[in-house]
Amino acid sequence: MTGDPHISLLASITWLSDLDPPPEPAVADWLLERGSMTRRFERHCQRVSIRRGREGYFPAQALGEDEVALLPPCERYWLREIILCGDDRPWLAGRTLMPENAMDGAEWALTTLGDMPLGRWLFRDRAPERDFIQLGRTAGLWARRSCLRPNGKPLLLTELFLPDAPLYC
Ligand SMILES: C=C(O[C@@H]1C=C(C(=O)O)C=C[C@H]1O)C(=O)O
Repeated sequence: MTGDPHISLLASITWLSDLDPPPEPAVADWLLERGSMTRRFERHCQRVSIRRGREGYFPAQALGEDEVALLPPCERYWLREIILCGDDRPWLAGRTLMPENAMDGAEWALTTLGDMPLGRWLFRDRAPERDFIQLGRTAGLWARRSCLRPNGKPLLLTELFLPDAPLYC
């Protein structure tokens, strides 16, 4: 399990409102990407890989109130935290939450992804619906979160772009 300190930053993101100044266009182009971030990263490196953090079912009380509020109520949620790397450089901290009661079909595959990037599963057919993209900041870094709907099931994805990410180049 990765001990990357950037994963803990996922809990300290300040989410922006429409009153906050927008990012510059080149950064916004990355943050508002509606396709697979894994595939976009692959255009900037030879190999994308995953360093896995926590994975498992957690009760709502163990998660952020604001993120649980973005999903349908449920006793437990599947949590996956990772570092997505480009040529072994940490580029993104990712956190996925899905209500356990939504994982009754193909979504069960989420629990067996292992070292495969989530995007390979999420974007295996057509791009899943994406309800919104909210931008955020922490420690001078950009973040975003979206509620995606693979097969109509709700999944909350939070992505923090780390200092080496091509977004900042
Ligand atoms: C959702 C995608 O998958 C990426 C991979 C993740 C994972 O393996 O947990 C999490 C965040 C994403 O940046 C994507 O490629 O868009």
